[in-house]
Amino acid sequence: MEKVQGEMEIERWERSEEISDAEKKVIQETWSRVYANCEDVGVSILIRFFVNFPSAKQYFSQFKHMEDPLEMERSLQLRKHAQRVMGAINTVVENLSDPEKVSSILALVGKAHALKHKVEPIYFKKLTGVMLEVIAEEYANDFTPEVHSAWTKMKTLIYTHVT
Ligand code: HEM
Repeated sequence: MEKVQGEMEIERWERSEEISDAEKKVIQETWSRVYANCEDVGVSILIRFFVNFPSAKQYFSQFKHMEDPLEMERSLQLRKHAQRVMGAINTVVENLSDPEKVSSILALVGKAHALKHKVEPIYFKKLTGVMLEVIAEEYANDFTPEVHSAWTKMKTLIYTHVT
């Protein structure tokens, strides 16, 4: 059957966002370096996220009133969430060759955040944007344009599946 214009646009978009096998390898290689330092990187990502988007703190009872990044850094609730975010992304990276598993992990995260924590979906886009920014800065030597492009697809994959 003939495809209508809209369907072709969606297909083209999905193809352009597809992560190739070579890109998956690139993501897994950079991630193994990031994850070796997961506590510090996770906390840096979350602190920058809450400093740049203070309204995102509203969901966290123990630090919603904190302004000082040094105080945030000591918050156990923030550190625990950093660990959980990094752990979930690690499971996604480990399973990149299994799209169904990736979808189900991220759908579970999305469901819990929407139903239990009542998080607005836009914050996932902002958080994954900050994640890419922080790891591209901290691992600047590894971030060639190819690595950057693979990670941009990874970022899109995370927030589109979660939301
Ligand atoms: C890729 C992004 C994220 C991942 C992988 C992630 C992962 C997790 C995980 C695994 C948990 C623990 C299980 C649960 O209670 O559901 C959790 C809890 C939570 N998340 Fe996230 N999260 C992400 C983004 C966000 C964002 C953007 C917000 C809000 C701005 C948020 C707010 C919360 C809250 C309020 C909790 C409960 C915290 C607590 O009980 O101390 N998460 N997250």
